[in-house]
Amino acid sequence: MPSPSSEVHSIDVSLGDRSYKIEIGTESIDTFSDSILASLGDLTHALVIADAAVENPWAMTIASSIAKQKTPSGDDIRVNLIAVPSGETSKSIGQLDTLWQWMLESSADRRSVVIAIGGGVIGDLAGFAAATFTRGIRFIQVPTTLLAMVDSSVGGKTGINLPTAKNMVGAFWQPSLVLIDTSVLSTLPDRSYISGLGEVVKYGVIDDAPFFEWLEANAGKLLDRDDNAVRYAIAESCRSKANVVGEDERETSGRRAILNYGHTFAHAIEATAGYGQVLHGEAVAIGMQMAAHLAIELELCDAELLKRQTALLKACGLPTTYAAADPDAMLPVMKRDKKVSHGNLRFVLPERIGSVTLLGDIKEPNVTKAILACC
Ligand SMILES: NC(=O)c1ccc[n+]([C@@H]2O[C@H](COP(=O)([O-])OP(=O)(O)OC[C@H]3O[C@@H](n4cnc5c(N)ncnc54)[C@H](O)[C@@H]3O)[C@@H](O)[C@H]2O)c1
Ligand SMILES: O=C(O)C(=O)C[C@@H](O)[C@H](O)[C@H](O)COP(=O)(O)O
Ligand SMILES: [Zn+2]
Repeated sequence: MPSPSSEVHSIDVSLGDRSYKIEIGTESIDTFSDSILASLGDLTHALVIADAAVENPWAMTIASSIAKQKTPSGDDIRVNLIAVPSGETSKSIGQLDTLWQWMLESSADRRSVVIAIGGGVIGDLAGFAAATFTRGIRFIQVPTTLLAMVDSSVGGKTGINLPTAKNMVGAFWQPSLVLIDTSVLSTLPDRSYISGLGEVVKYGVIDDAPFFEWLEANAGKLLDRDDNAVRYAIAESCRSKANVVGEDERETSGRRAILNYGHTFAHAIEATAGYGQVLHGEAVAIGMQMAAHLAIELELCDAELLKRQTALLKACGLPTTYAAADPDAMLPVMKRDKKVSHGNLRFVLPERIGSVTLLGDIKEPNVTKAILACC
């Protein structure tokens, strides 16, 4: 079984001319401006879009060190910074409009570069602002939550929510670079940190049985935020996601859909509870439980998988049930899932630890039964 080490990890996301690197280190934030300049040799204008909770110190540290750098021709680099209110409700058309107006007022042009500093909310929102401003400018992801480090900063899904449909409007727009410093997690509240572990467990179930076993053995270290274990979990998750995205960038072949394990249920939970009430990673944990119940009902997998998944989620401090689950409220939302094909609900379901499959033609009573099994 692999063991974690304190090395700095660098992972390639191979997408032809849209390829980029994920750099994972610790106490590396002071070197971020050097990495940005090295990666984008022609940086002249940085548009820093930060979650209000990380404006000071993380975003200001990065913004001021970029401002001290020079362009190749010796000119100052312009830096503008905006703080976005924290929370899922900021993935909205209102916040997007605020960003577009601010970019205009900052005299942004096609050479400007967005630097998204925050969790998945900021990455998705700022990434979509970058994808759309003047029909697309470059952007860099600086994830500051565990969830964003292991998942949302990689792969180029950007977008906003509609009131009853998560991530319904957006674009595939790859970042030019992902810079991860695990020391910024020191200020992240426990509930958000644990939510990120939901997506980490997901990688073990969908793609990587040895990683699942490593998680079973090391959940305690992850809960204690042991830095070597955290960096190893981030690197394994990013490797897994980079491979899947490299094979199916725009979710056309079905391969990328495996990253959606638990999400058909999860997105319905988030939307029906009211955005931000159940955190994304919590909803994913519950959604994976519902998906495992559905798979057992359809005789795709055995009960042992559910037992191991339940034990690992609990060991990570995640919920495995949702008392307020209401199939009548959730089903209409699930019918707007992006995997729906001509009205046919499709689910990513587990076959065994390390392997899932995308299955259609599933009957509503089976879905209802799986939801009620987790109440
Ligand atoms: N694009 C993708 O591929 C993808 C993948 C997974 C999830 N997502 C999206 O990501 C979002 C969830 O992301 P999230 O869990 O990062 O939530 P988030 O962005 O809301 O951040 C969680 C909370 O932590 C605070 N915060 C962030 N960094 C901090 C830090 N270092 N110190 C102190 N506080 C900090 C934020 O203010 C917020 O209150 C959802 O909208 C989900 O749909 C997208
Ligand atoms: O990157 C992907 O592909 C994923 O599905 C990762 C998910 O964890 C993430 O929550 C994603 O935003 C969901 O995508 P959606 O297409 O169902 O909105
Ligand atoms: Zn997710």
